Amino acid sequence: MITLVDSSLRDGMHSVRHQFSPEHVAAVAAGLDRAGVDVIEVSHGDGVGGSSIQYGRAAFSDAELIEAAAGGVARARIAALLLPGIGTLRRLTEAQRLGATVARVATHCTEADIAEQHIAWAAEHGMTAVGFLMMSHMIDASQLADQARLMESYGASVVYIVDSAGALVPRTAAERVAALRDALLAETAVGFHAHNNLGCGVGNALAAADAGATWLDGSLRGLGAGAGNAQLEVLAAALERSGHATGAELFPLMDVAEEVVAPLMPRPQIVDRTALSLGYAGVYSSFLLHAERAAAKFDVEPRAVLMELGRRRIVGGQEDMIIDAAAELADRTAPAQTGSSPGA
Ligand SMILES: C[C@H](O)CC(=O)C(=O)O
Ligand SMILES: [Mn+2]
Repeated sequence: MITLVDSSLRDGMHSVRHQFSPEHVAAVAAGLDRAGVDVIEVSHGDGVGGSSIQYGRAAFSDAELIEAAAGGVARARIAALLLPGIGTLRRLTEAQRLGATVARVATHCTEADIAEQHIAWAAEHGMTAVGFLMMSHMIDASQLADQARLMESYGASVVYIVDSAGALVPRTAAERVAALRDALLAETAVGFHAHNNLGCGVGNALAAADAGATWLDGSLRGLGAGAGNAQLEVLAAALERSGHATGAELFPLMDVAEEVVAPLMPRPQIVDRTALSLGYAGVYSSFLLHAERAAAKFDVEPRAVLMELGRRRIVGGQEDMIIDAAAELADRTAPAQTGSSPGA
């Protein structure tokens, strides 16, 4: 049985510049709950405590949003994302008090060790503790398995491969899931979080399920960073057709996608040339809007900025380097200065 996790109200926050209101959250969460989705993730796009100049200011606090989601559901579990260093244990305690029962603790894929305190706290305090290994395309399957084992040793009962850049394809996604499945205890679940930048979001999630992942993320209408996540209602239908039960009801899921989420989307969630460049260059999906802004400011191509970020292997938390890369590209393409003024 697959545990379906909806990220529209967290990853989708990147696409709406963290502007969802408690009313939006309550309406989407109620629709997901009616459709039988197991877990609903809610917070700023960069997790609890993410609202800042660096990551984008949210219109409402994580507390208001989590409370609204918890108030809107009868059976779904509410999840909060936390990136150690951005969010703190105080934020996680608050999320739990307001109704979150699943803690998703996210680190860069080589830095599982910074999640020890947060995963252990969540497990000790009765939450489902989930480890979330971001930018998982950057290391190979056996290195990922080592990092996943660390998260398991801290108390995670689920460990995710997170394709933050949407840079994986079905084969490389499945290889990584299989490596975790082999390395972890049988009672530890493996999860997969897709982005659609190479057009492989749903395909990668299906390949992950076939390789043994039992926690799968998606977003209604795909609403998420970059070209978005695996489109949840499509994923639910495709999983069912490929023999993986989810417990979700397809028509109510389609209805909340079409009637509640679609009208809230600022632009269609498509693989345009900038989003495709994210996947191709292996760049963090949430850099999309930052890179577009920096490119406009320095009058350079967003694609060139993304390729430069990929070359520099910039990761989450280094958002200021996006501006640096755009400024440097502008310098490189500016006409050479002679150093003397005309007529001097
Ligand atoms: C903080 C990131 O947006 C987490 C995530 O969804 C990803 O890495 O992908
Ligand atoms: Mn994501």
